[in-house]
Amino acid sequence: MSDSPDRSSPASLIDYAESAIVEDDAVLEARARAEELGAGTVSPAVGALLALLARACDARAVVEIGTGAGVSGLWLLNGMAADGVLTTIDPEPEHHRAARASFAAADIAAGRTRLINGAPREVLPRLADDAYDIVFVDGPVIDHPRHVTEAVRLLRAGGVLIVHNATADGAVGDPSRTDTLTTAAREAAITIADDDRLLPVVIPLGPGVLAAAKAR
Ligand SMILES: C[S@@+](CC[C@H](N)C(=O)[O-])C[C@H]1O[C@@H](n2cnc3c(N)ncnc32)[C@H](O)[C@@H]1O
Repeated sequence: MSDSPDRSSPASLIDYAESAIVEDDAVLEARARAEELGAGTVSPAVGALLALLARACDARAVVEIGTGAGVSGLWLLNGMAADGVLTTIDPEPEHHRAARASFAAADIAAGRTRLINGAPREVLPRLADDAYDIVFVDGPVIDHPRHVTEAVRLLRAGGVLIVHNATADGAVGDPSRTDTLTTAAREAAITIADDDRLLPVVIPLGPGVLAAAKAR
């Protein structure tokens, strides 16, 4: 038997995918702010995926649910068109203060970010239908079903829905798991799978990402 590590194992591939991403100083500083606040963040590879999808869509209008300290926002802005605007929603004023500092430290022009402080269940219904290139869902998993339904409404034809923390660590596919969070993650996944306009894929990065493109 060989002593060499199995480089084709899923864990090795994911470790490699994460370690292959080099984050700039502004993102690293935003991570430090998030840690200080105890706010979650996307992993480096999930951040790079956000930037890639934003660039592929030439995204000009993006909605983010769950700003945190701005780590995912910086990655999204990095991939968006130079005049693109990120609308990002969070109920915690302290998180928005940190995100504002993160965006300023990265020299993001003030007009490129719209931070809306409030509960997404109150803010999302005020946003326009069919108007956004990307909606990134990164609030509490328990709210994923409601946020996914709103996100599909907000997306333009050809737009992309991205749900972070979408698999309850893989438990969504295990019918014996019926705890509240797994059930919420499953309900969101079923809403996406049952919508004929959506073309979904699960991407095993970070805690599991579910992305879906809306039909043109
Ligand atoms: C995982 S963090 C977001 C991390 C951020 N997207 C990033 O990668 O930098 C989740 C955020 O959701 C916010 N939040 C809390 N309750 C919420 C709710 N009911 N709906 C949406 N967001 C909520 C938290 O304040 C927190 O900032």
